[in-house]
Amino acid sequence: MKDLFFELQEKINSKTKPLGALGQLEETALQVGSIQGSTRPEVKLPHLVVFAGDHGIAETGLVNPYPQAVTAQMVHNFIRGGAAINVFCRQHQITLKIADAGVKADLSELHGSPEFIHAKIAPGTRNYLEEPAMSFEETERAIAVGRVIVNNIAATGCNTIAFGEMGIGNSSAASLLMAAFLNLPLEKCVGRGTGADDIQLTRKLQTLQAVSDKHLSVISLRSPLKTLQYLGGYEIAMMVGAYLSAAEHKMTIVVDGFIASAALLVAQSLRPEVLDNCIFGHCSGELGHHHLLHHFGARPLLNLGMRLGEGTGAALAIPLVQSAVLFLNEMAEMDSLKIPG
Ligand SMILES: Cc1cc2ncn([C@H]3O[C@H](COP(=O)(O)O)[C@@H](O)[C@H]3O)c2cc1C
Ligand SMILES: O=C(O)c1cccnc1
Repeated sequence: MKDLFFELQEKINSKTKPLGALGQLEETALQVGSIQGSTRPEVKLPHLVVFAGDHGIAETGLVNPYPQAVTAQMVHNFIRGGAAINVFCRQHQITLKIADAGVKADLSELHGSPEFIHAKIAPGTRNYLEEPAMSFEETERAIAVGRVIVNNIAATGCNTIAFGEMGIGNSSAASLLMAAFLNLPLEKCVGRGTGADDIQLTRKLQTLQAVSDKHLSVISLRSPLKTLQYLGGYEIAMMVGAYLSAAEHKMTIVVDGFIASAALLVAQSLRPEVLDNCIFGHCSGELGHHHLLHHFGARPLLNLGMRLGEGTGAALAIPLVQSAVLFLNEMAEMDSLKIPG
């Protein structure tokens, strides 16, 4: 029996085009075929889940240019359909779900909305300048809930998924996780987030250095779950569970920007094979993302200087994944051409 990878490569090479001429779309077709174990892969019912959660540190204003209240305001905006991620999901017919993983506001008026998933672990994390962001039990529960959310989506027949996030202050959690998991100095991991100016960036870096120093004993334990518990957030932990479940369901996972990639670092350290299912949607403009992509050995599909989060970079890349699958299934083969001579 021929090896699937070889069969896929042969099928790609037999198409009516010069060898390799569809560039990265060819690698994408090869990867999606391998994930689905098929030479006729399909993109079925693509979904995007935005996980929202608040961060205790954001109440101090030391690391975030925008106030914490924006997280809840944006969740309302997602449900009204007015955010960037709504626009792109509508454009590309991606089903959008918004999960309240830990927003510090009463969102009960949204509970009836079909897009809304009530999954609140707690109203915001603790300030990790003072204590661990989450309890260990909360961390494990958030991961478990993330798994259930994706299990339910898999049951609809979806085989292609992306994860976004909303949480004022979460670029800080992502930077801390990156520094801890990759054993890097914070200067290489801390960027401007929503647009910190030079003074705000210096203060953000100093603040996060203090957090990192405080929790050094846990960080040096090199326990992925403990590190996540101390430095992460509810939306990040839920995304970790979502990645793990999506890979188990043999879904194609389209990875978003800096924060989504930091969550993937945690998932990777728990289950390295998750990476086989990941297609990297874009390179974010956030400092550190380039380095993270390099760590994953990833070549992102897009590089538009976007630095928004919400899953927007992944949403824009999903049509490219669809194009990869369609050329594989629909293009004619070379031997169908009547070449004279
Ligand atoms: C209006 C608005 C909409 C957003 N959508 C995503 N983010 C993004 O910015 C936040 C991370 O940046 P930081 O760590 O600097 O707070 C996250 O919520 C992220 O999704 C937004 C931020 C704002 C202000
Ligand atoms: O790349 C991201 O995910 C990102 C960058 C800046 C702010 N929020 C998200």
